[in-house]
Order: sequence, then structure tokens, then C-alpha cells
Amino acid sequence: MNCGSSSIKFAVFGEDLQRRVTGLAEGIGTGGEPALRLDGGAAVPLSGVEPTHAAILQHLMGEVILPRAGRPAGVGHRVVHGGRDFDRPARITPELREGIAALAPLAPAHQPHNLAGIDAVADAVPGVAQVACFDTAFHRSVPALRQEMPLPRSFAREGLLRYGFHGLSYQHIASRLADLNLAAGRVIACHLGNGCSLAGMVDGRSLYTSMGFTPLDGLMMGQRPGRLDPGAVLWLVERHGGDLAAVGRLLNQGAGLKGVSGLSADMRTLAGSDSEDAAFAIAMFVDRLVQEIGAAMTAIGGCDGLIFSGGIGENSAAVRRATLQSLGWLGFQIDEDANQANAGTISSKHSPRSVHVVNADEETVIAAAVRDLLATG
Ligand SMILES: Nc1ncnc2c1ncn2[C@@H]1O[C@H](COP(=O)(O)OP(=O)(O)O)[C@@H](O)[C@H]1O
Ligand SMILES: CC(=O)OP(=O)(O)O
Ligand SMILES: [Mg+2]
Repeated sequence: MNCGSSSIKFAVFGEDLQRRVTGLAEGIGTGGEPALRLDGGAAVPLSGVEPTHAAILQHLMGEVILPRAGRPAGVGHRVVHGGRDFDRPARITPELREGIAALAPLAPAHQPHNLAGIDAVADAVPGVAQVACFDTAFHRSVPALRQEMPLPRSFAREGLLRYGFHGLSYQHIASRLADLNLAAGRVIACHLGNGCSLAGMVDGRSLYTSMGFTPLDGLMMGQRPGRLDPGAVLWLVERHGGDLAAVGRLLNQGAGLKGVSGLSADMRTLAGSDSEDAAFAIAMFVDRLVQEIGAAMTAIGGCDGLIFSGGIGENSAAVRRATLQSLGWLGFQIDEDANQANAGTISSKHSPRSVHVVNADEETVIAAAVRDLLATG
């Protein structure tokens, strides 16, 4: 289960880790009618189901997942924030559920939905083994120097650290590096979905990531701004008369591509629009990405391979082309035919650094963790 801010992704796996059912419910809480896609088929409106995560989860468990796949041996969940303590997949107990709930204020657009998933499964399949897989865990290898912030160190001891996110996606990318001849070396992986971040990995381990204490930092995203001057945040709080919740909504839902374009958080919509603000938003998205790739390269001492992943990274040839054009002077050369085809390798034959497209697959990483934990009891 991968419960996102406006979507629920799920997959049922056999013991061989092959997918039996794959589903995506999207458009939850966005004002329109949510729809369900099964196994890559057409979107079917979820008419008659209350458009909340909890109600849709109940529907999916009772009407879709259990009838098709039977009672599962175990259920794994993507949990966005694991804080300092949860650094590996773990069986969900009442205590762990409490710990996950306590971190919700640090990921308000995600963590409550992750909890809704856990609760819906417990209701539908009482007693089933459940496993939490944390999006922060992969980045616990980032050096302390980069996890702490330039503030009095007592705050870091209280847990004010740069945790980083999208770790399940990076773990999947790390598992693919051997096929790309990049198992040893410096890799920058860009996960560009609704939330966007990048990771600088050396020999498959994370040493740098653009997201921070919360999923607000770093790259410009669908609805979040990414890196902001903290003075701008203070100004926004004053401008909203001290209403922190309103500023929180602006930063989590009303900024990024959506805020700048005034049109949509969806890259497809912006790419198909002739609005000047939409074009400006895309150009800013690319510029921020280029800057952050440069920061990651200097942090990890270079780059042998660059990877694009996530809905935008996998499908937007235009974003990849614009990014690589700006980075051309650093030795990134594009093969435009391969890029247009969303091929696995999109750098030209003689490019000093290789560039690849890897499909995001958080679900397989979760399924493997569940299988491993069940095997060890
Ligand atoms: N063909 C495409 N061209 C450009 N952008 C695309 C395309 N397909 C999907 N996207 C973009 O991918 C983003 C969603 O990414 P995805 O990884 O599916 O999101 P999530 O973070 O919810 O998992 C949206 O901005 C969407 O417009
Ligand atoms: C952490 C995060 O930003 O997740 P998502 O991409 O699912 O919004
Ligand atoms: Mg995502």
C-alpha cells in the first residue's frame, strides 16, 4: 500500500515478488470524482464511494483486493516519515502505530493517509501481519554534517534534522544500478513525481538528498515550493496574521507548479497549455532541478550517472531535454531519439556521463521487505 496525498497505489504480489494485481485510485480530495485504474486499464469512476482516503481504502479492501487476491499473508505500507528512530522496515504494533502518528505534523500531507491505510487493512483483515516501510530510512547514511542544520546543535538532538524522503524509490533505483553499470560510482537520482527530490549516491548509498526535515525542501514540486528563504516563510506568516495553518496549506498545497502557474499541479496540463505562467512554472522547475543537480554533484564529488524517475522523470522528454541542455557543459550529452522514446538510456554513446530513465517502483521494495520480515518471524 502506498497512500499518497491524493492517490492510493497498491499491488498484490506472490511469493515470487511478481505482481498479481496493480491498482491506482487517484483524484482523492481534489474536488473531482476519484477514479480507479486496475492493471493499467482505463480509469473507472469510484461513484457512490465517499471521496476520502478512509472510505476508498475500505472499498478497495472489501470489493477489489480481497475478492481478487484472497487473504494476504502480510501487508506492507509506505510510511513517509520515520524520524530518527525508524531506520528499517518494522512490524506494526500498537506502539509503532503511535510512533508513526506522532510524526504526522512533520508530513501533514502524507502521514495521516499512511495511517488511514494501516487502519483500513486492520479493519478489513483482522490480525494480518502489517509492516511499515519508511521513506526516510534510506537516507540515514547521509553524513551527520549534512543531516544537521546550521543552528544550535541542541535542536538536532531534539530531532531537527534533514531526513530526506522518497527512500523506497531510491532503494529500488539502487537495486537497478548494477544493470546500468553504475553499481560502483557516483549517481544522482531524481525522483520527479508530485513530490520531487533527488539523491546523491555513492556505491548505492545515499550521501546527499534535497529534501529535509519535511518533504517541503529542495526541488520545486507539483504543489510545494522546495527551497525557500526562511525569511520568506517568516514574512508569509506575518502576511497571514500569524495563521500557521494557512501558511502550511499554502506551502503544502498551493505552491510549486500549481502556485506559479495558477493553473495546475499537473505537468501534463502545464505542458499542454499556452499560458505564459505555465511556461514560466516549467522553466522554473527545470532551473531549480539544474541547480540542485549541481549541488548534489559537488556534495558527492562528481557524477558518473544521472537517473530520472517518477511520473515527470519517466514521461516528460521536454523536462529531461531542457535539464540536460543546461547541464551540457558538465558532460551530459543527450540522444534525443532515445529521449523522445523514454528509453532506458538517453545519453549519447560518447557522453562522458550516462543518463537513464528508471521506472519508480516503491511497491516491489515494500513487498520484498514484507516477505523478508515474515520469513524471519
Ligand atoms: N506524459 C507525461 N508528460 C509529462 N508529465 C507527466 C506525464 N505523465 C505523468 N506526468 C506527470 O507526473 C506527475 C505525477 O507523477 P507520479 O509519480 O505519478 O506522482 P506521485 O508522486 O503521486 O506518485 C504529474 O505532474 C504528471 O503530470
Ligand atoms: C515524500 C513525498 O514528497 O512523497 P510524494 O512524492 O508521494 O508526495
Ligand atoms: Mg510519488
